[in-house]
Amino acid sequence: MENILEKILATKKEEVLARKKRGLFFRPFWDYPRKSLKQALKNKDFAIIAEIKRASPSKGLIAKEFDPKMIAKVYEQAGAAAISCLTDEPFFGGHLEYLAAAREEVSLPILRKDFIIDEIQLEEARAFGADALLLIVAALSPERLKDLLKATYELGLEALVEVHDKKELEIALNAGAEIIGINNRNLKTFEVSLETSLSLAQKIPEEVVLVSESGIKDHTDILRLKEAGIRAALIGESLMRAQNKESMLGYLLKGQKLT
Ligand SMILES: O=P(O)(O)OC[C@@H](O)[C@@H](O)c1c[nH]c2ccccc12
Repeated sequence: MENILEKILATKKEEVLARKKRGLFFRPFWDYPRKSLKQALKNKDFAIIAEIKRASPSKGLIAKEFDPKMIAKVYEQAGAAAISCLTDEPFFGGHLEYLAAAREEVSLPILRKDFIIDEIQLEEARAFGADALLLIVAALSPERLKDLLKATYELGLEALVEVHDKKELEIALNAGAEIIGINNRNLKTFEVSLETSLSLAQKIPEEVVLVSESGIKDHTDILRLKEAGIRAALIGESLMRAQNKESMLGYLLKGQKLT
C-alpha cells in the first residue's frame, strides 16, 4: 500500500506538470530583497520558526478561523525568529497566496513549506516572496537534492533540508545543507518522537544550524532540545490551536504562564 508521502508526491507531480503548462507569469515578489533564515536563527538564544498551517493529513482541519496575514503579524510581534507557511493545497489547506499575504505583513524571513520536487517550485517560492524553502530528503534522490539545493542558492534563497534518520542526515550533509531540520514526525507513519531530534543532534557538525520539527508542545520539550544542544524549533499545531498565540509563544520559549 502507498504511504502518505508517496500519495502526496504523486499528487505533487501532477501539480508541477500543470504549473509548467500554465507558466509562471504572476511574480509579485520576484525582485523583493531576501532575508537570511540562517542568520535569523543564529541571532536568537533559542529560535522558533512559527508555522502557518491550516490543516494536515494526520490532524485534519487544525484552524477553523484562518487569517494568514493576521497570524503572521502576531507571530512577529510575539518574537518568532521566522515564519513557515504551508503552501500545499490538497493535503495541508495551504496556498502560495497565503505566503504572499504574510510577506506583505512582516519583515521576518519566510519559509515555503511544501513538497518540492522540481525547479519550477523554487521559482514559485521566489515569485511569492519566500526567503527559504523546505527540501525533504525522503522525497528526493541524493542527486536531485543536490541539484535543487544548488538551484535554490542560485535564486538567492536558502533551504531547510529535512531529515528523519541517520542515513538521511548523511545525505543532507553530503549535499551541502547548511540548515537541517530533524523531523520528529515520520512522514510515512505519522509517529512523533522528540527522541529523533535528541539522538540525531549528536552527529551534526557545529557550523550547521539545526532545527527540531514537529510535535513540540510545551516548555519542557524546548528545555530538552536545549540540553541536546539544539537551538531552534519549528512549531505548527500547538501555535495554530492556541487562541492567544502570543501567550503560547511566551510559554513555549520561557515557560511563562498561559493566558
Ligand atoms: O504542527 P507541528 O507538529 O508543530 O509540526 C510543524 C512542522 O514540523 C510540520 O508541519 C512539518 C514538518 N515537515 C513537514 C513537511 C511537509 C509538511 C509539513 C511538515
